[in-house]
Amino acid sequence: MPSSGDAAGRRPHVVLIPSAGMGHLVPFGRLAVALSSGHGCDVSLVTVLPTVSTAESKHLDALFDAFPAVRRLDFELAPFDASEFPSADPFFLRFEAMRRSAPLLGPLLTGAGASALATDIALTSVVIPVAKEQGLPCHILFTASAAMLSLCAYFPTYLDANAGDGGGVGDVDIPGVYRIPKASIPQALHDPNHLFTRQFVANGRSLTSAAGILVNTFDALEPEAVAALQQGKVASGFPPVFAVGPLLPASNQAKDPQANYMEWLDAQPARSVVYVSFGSRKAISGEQLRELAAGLETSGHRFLWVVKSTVVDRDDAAELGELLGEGFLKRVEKRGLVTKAWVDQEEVLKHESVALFVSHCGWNSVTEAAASGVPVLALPRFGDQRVNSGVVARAGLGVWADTWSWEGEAGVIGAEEISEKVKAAMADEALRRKAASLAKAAAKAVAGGGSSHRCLVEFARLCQGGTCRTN
Ligand SMILES: O=c1ccn([C@@H]2O[C@H](COP(=O)(O)OP(=O)(O)O[C@H]3O[C@H](CO)[C@@H](O)[C@H](O)[C@H]3O)[C@@H](O)[C@H]2O)c(=O)[nH]1
Repeated sequence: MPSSGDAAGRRPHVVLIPSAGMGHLVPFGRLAVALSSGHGCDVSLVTVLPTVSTAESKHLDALFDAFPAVRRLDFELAPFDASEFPSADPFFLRFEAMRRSAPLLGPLLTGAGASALATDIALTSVVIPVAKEQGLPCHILFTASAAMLSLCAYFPTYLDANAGDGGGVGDVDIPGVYRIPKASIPQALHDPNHLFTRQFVANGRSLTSAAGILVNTFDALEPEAVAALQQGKVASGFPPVFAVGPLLPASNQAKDPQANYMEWLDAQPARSVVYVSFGSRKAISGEQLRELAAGLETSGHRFLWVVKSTVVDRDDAAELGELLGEGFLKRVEKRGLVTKAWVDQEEVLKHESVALFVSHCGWNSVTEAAASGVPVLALPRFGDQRVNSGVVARAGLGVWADTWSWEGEAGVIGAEEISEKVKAAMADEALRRKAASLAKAAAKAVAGGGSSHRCLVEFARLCQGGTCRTN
């Protein structure tokens, strides 16, 4: 039941504060749409200016156009001298700019009349102190898997318990969840002094300061992790956890008018195409790119391959043909389309010609594959992606060739292995049926009365100042 306002009849005003990067912005936009339609909340989505990439600004413009109920709340960052950090990446610089601009956030929230906040785990150290000052409850939308959330919640305890044994990080057996093998733990976490590790541990500790945690997953995809988190088995003093996924595509992707991939898909037979994409960021090396090209070619299957050869707006100049190896594009032109366009991945995954998704297992891609019932061949590259690949394999959504050679995040998987795995997955009827059954479970979870829908109702109730009945 949607909340109908507080004692004075006022609707809660939830302000969402995403961090940078499409992998983070997309689920925040989807949460904004879900909460503002049918849950009795007013919702503002903070647009941090300047955006990190044109993909982000196009995405936001399309979202606010399509969903006028979602209010745009511009947050202009205070200028700062980025040359202090000559080798930092744009995401680090964005975080630093947010940190320095934090004093401006309070007045923005007061002016907007916020009654609750939800932010990204990466911004908790910036946003939670401001929320405290303002007397506002601060929630987290965790944009990765529940398995990763449980790792994040448990990791500080794990490190404390294993400190001093000198053996480094091994398998991590998360209470109530399952054992995450050493090789799946993000590479940086194996180094206790790595900046990422220090942030990850600080983020893990900050989780208990949140009023509630939303996670973009659903019971049937991650039954163990969702239950363990909701029952407080992973870490003590944990706030309520709302599994609200899969946060649905909002048909709000900015379309690239030049791109012809949908016409191309329309011309392919049903369930014949391998869709290959590694998210919104540069995720694979030139060498891996060429192995993948050769593997796709020898698999003999049709394919649509979205190549992101850019990080944010910087084009790395090399032409596709040059990147992929001599003559490749000519040889495969009758059965393969390679594009550098920003595709509408939802639309692609829903297309009847698509039979398999070769994915890096960024968490949004996993949830989109689950919602569309498209089996995944996992080719994780960095960060949380091996943990997510484990979820994919465990849930039966796809296969993860975890026996593939693993030389760390820079390791390269050879063409022959890729070709064999693609052929096997394309021929696997049982895999296809299992993926289709997960899509049904996803649809049930988000429909009225489903587990994810109920979590969203409970979250809206909490924002209303009510008590939470979920956990
Ligand atoms: O041409 C494109 C490329 C991407 N997308 C969309 O962009 C999002 C990409 O997100 P994701 O699949 O999660 O990949 P990344 O961009 O790599 O995501 C980052 O953020 C995720 C969520 O925290 C993490 O799981 C990943 O490891 C991290 O790299 C998805 O919604 C895609 O549908 C498009 O629509 N068109």
